[in-house]
Amino acid sequence: MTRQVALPDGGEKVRAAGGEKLLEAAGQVRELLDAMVRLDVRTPAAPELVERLDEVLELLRVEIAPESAMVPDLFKDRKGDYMDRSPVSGALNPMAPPVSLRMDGENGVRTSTRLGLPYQGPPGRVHGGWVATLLDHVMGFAAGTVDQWIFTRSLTVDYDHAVPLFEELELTAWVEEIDGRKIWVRGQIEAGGKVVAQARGLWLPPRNRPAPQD
Ligand SMILES: CCCCCCCCCC(=O)SCCNC(=O)CCNC(=O)[C@H](O)C(C)(C)COP(=O)(O)OP(=O)(O)OC[C@H]1O[C@@H](n2cnc3c(N)ncnc32)[C@H](O)[C@@H]1OP(=O)(O)O
Repeated sequence: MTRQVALPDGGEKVRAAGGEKLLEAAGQVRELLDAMVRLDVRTPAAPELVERLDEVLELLRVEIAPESAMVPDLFKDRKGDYMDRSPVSGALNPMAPPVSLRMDGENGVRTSTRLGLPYQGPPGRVHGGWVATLLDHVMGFAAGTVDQWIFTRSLTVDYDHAVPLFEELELTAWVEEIDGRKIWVRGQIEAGGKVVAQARGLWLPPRNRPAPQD
């Protein structure tokens, strides 16, 4: 049971839609986030930083959409713009590393990423919540190869070893079992050739979901 799922593409669609400059800006804000957690609290740059950021925010306040306009209907196509703003894979969301994905077999996905200081939990290690977030996200896409309207119902993460900052992380997720509408998925993170975290989870389409659109 496999369906085509639109995978996060690292901004390719945004670029094709004429959003090249906005992507560049998202990259700059991502760099800014990283810079913020690396500044000394008494940095002499702070007053000018505030002044310049004020100007930037003034420019944006007249451009941004109301919050409610950015929330799509639950059961309408959420693929395009919406996913480009995801906190994990959204090329336009500076909070996102971002993570693009590729298929790995019929019901599996894989990606690699590297996380810096904004994601630090224990010293030198990725925050456990972010480890779970990454797994939830990639595992959700694996489940998405089975059904369009799926939600995480359960996610159990084993933190086997430290998930290191500043190193290439390999993420894989695959559907393990389909039992009626229950989609059981497994996922793992490898660093330096070793599995450092693994997870099992249950994804479900809600009972009141509309018929699949594809
Ligand atoms: C293609 C797109 C890819 C997108 C990727 C992005 C990933 C993002 C992932 C997310 O952030 S999802 C957001 C977080 N999740 C939620 O907001 C979901 C909140 N929960 C719900 O909305 C409902 O619980 C849900 C729609 C998932 C299911 O509701 P239901 O009322 O249909 O089912 P219910 O909760 O009663 O459980 C269904 C079955 O699972 C079983 N179950 C639940 N937890 C279990 C567990 N831990 N182990 C074994 N079975 C379990 C439960 O017993 C039951 O079994 P039976 O149907 O046989 O009676």
